[in-house]
Amino acid sequence: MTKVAVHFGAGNIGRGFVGLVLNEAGYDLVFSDVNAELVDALNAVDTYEVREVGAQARTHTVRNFRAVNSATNEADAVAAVAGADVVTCAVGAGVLKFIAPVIRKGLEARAADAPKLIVMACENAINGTDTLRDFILDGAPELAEKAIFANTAVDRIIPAVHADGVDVVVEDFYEWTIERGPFGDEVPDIPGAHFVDDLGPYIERKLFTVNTGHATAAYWGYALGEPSIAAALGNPKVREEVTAALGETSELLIAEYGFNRDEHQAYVNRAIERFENPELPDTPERIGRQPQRKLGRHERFIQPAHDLAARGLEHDALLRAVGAALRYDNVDDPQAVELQEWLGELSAAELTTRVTGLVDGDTLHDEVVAVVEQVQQG
Ligand SMILES: NC(=O)c1ccc[n+]([C@@H]2O[C@H](COP(=O)([O-])OP(=O)(O)OC[C@H]3O[C@@H](n4cnc5c(N)ncnc54)[C@H](O)[C@@H]3O)[C@@H](O)[C@H]2O)c1
Ligand SMILES: O=P(O)(O)OC[C@@H](O)[C@@H](O)[C@H](O)[C@H](O)CO
Repeated sequence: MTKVAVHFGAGNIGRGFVGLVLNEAGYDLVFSDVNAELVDALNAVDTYEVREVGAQARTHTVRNFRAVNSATNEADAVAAVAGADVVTCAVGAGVLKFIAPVIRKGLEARAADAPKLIVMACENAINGTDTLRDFILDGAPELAEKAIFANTAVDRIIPAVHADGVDVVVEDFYEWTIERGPFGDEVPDIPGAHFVDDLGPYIERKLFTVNTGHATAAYWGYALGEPSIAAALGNPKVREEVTAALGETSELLIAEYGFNRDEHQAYVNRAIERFENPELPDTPERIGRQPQRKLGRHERFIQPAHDLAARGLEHDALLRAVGAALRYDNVDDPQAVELQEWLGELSAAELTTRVTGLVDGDTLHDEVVAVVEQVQQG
């Protein structure tokens, strides 16, 4: 019998990574999205292409998919979830609460004797599936028996390219890491993913290297007028800041997880090479998107800076990157606009708590307040 995966969020990662990997593993796909234009565009074609760029580039064709608009046709999305083998999502961590009710209704409608539904969030967030699970099971804990919830880490740089309709341009690298524990003896057959006993080191290494370095390049690159992430890495000041920030997170990751220093440095170098890929049309605006989220407590700057401070280790470059993020005044980004308003209205301590969740007395609180004060003074 054909296996079916319902994927929420038919954006860059949905089409160019998770959907592709599941399709190549033999799954028929149902993309669930709220963007009517995108849903119609997907339903208007039989195939779409994922075009890799880079030294090992190949072009993949995705087949056997349809799309459903869960905003206007929720019943269709619910029915798809009820009958699916796997549900994945890549909608943005802040959107998990909005897709949860659809998945909850799908689980309610699912036959009692059906195999458990595998649910995996594929967001840039620590334990994103646990967050999604808590929203799904809120008020309906008995549904836990109908599902397996597994956390994952996803890594593939996919810029936003809409010019070619539903085709996607992606880097040739990808890594999808899934925790094994929730599956017991039998993990799903997804050749493009790998299963690990402990996801912690993988997700933190990824977020605090790829995403910390990326965001550092974006905010410094934006401040210095660089038009692309690749160009930003060519700017000596940006490169110095990225290298320094990743030097700091490296010390934390090595201390926390015992990574081999040379192997970890190779991972860092590889991340920087990926940012530099001149064929990836990626911008400081995409990488810097939603600065309030990126300045969150468990996100790419504050979490490692906090943990380094707690260990008495250096974290100055991360604090400078926090300053660059606070100065990100892109009028096209609603979170950046609001942040600029708050900088004018709130005290440094109020802004620090509202954005980072750090409160007076917390490690790092006073240092972030000092950075905010500096930014407010111009
Ligand atoms: N692009 C990358 O390089 C990359 C790499 C790794 C991880 N990620 C993560 O993957 C997630 C998605 O990123 P992206 O770049 O694909 O973003 P994107 O904006 O291209 O795609 C997100 C999609 O989710 C849809 N969506 C929004 N609300 C929805 C809802 N309620 N129901 C269903 N769909 C909804 C949007 O319409 C959009 O099509 C984010 O968490 C991001 O951090 C992105
Ligand atoms: O998706 P965000 O906004 O959390 O971060 C922007 C980029 O750093 C991110 O999308 C990377 O391209 C991706 O995480 C690489 O795997």
